[in-house]
Amino acid sequence: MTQTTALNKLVIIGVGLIGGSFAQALRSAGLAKHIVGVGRSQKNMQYAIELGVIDEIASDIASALHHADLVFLAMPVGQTKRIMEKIAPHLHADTIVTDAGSTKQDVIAAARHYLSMQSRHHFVPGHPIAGAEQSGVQAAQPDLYLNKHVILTPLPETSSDAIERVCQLWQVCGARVSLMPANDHDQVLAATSHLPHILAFTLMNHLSNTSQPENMLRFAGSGFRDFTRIASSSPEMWRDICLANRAALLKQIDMYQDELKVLQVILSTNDAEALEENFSRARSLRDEWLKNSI
Ligand SMILES: NC(=O)c1ccc[n+]([C@@H]2O[C@H](COP(=O)([O-])OP(=O)(O)OC[C@H]3O[C@@H](n4cnc5c(N)ncnc54)[C@H](O)[C@@H]3O)[C@@H](O)[C@H]2O)c1
Ligand SMILES: O=C(O)C(=O)C[C@]1(C(=O)O)C=C[C@@H](O)C=C1
Repeated sequence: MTQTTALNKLVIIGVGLIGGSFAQALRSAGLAKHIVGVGRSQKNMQYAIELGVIDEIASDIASALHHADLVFLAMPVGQTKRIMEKIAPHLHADTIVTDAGSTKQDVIAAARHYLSMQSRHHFVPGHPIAGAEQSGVQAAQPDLYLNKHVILTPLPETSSDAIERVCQLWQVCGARVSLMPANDHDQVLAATSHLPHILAFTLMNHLSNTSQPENMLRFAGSGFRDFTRIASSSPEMWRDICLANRAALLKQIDMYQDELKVLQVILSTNDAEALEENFSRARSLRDEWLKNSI
C-alpha cells in the first residue's frame, strides 16, 4: 500500500458512533491533524471534545469547511439534503466529501441536486458495514472498522484520485473496501441489514401486544437476546433508512412473508421431513456465510 498522507483538517458532520469512530481511527493512525465537529446538540459536541474525539466545535459551516481536506457526513440519512444544501456553497475546489449513510441512492440523488459538478468530482459515497445498536459519540471506538467491509458507490464523475484517497483512509481504519453500483448496494443491504432490523423491531412490538409481555420476557434466553439486539438501535436512524430504501425493503418484506407462509403450511400439515429440510437449508447457508465472512 502506498504511504497515506495525513489530513490537515478533517470535518465530521454528525459526531456519533460512526463519525466519532472514524475520527478516532484516523487520529490514532496519526492521519488527522485537526478534527472539527459539526453537530446538532451542543451537549453532545462538548462531550466529543471532552472525549478527545474532536479538537474543535464548528461555530458555523463556512469556517468549518475553510481549507478542509475531507468532510465526513455521518448524520442520519434523512438529514442529507439539508446538510448538502448547507455545505455546497462553502466547499473548496479540492475538498473531498464522503459519507457513511446506510443507503446510497438517496444520498447520491441529494448530491446530484445540491453539489456542483466540481464538488461531485470529489464526492465519494460510502458505507461502512460496521456498527452497533448503541449510538452517540460515547459509543465510538477506534477499532470499529477493523476487519469490516466498506462499500463505496462512486458517481461516474467522481475522480479516481478522490476514490483512491477515501479508499486508503478506510484501509488505514482496518477496513476492506469494495466498489459497487448504488442500486445494487441498496438491494443487497435491504436484505441483509434493513429487513433484519425490521424483523427485530417487529418481534418486540409483537410481544408488547401480548397480554403480559413482562412475564413472557422474564424467561427470554440468549437466543432471544441475540435475535433482538438490533431492536435497541436508534429509531431515528432506522426511520430514515427504511424510508430512504422503501421500495427495496417492501420487496424484501413481501418475500419474507412468502417464506413464512411456506413454514405455516409445513407446520399445519405436520410435515416433519419438510420442516427439517427447511431448517437444514437455512443452517447450511449460515454456516457457509460464517466460514467465508471476514
Ligand atoms: N449505527 C450503525 O450501525 C451504522 C453503521 C453504518 C452506517 N451508519 C450510518 O451512519 C450515520 C450515523 O449513524 P450513527 O450510528 O453514528 O448515529 P448516531 O446517532 O450515533 O450519530 C449521528 C449524529 O448526527 C448528529 N446529527 C443529526 N442531525 C444532524 C445535523 N442536521 N447536523 C449535524 N449533526 C446531526 C446527531 O446529533 C448524532 O450525534 C447514519 O447515516 C447511519 O445510517 C450507521
Ligand atoms: O451491528 C449492528 O448493530 C448493526 O446494525 C450494524 C449494521 C448492520 O445492519 O449490520 C447496521 C446498519 C449499517 O448501515 C451497517 C451495519
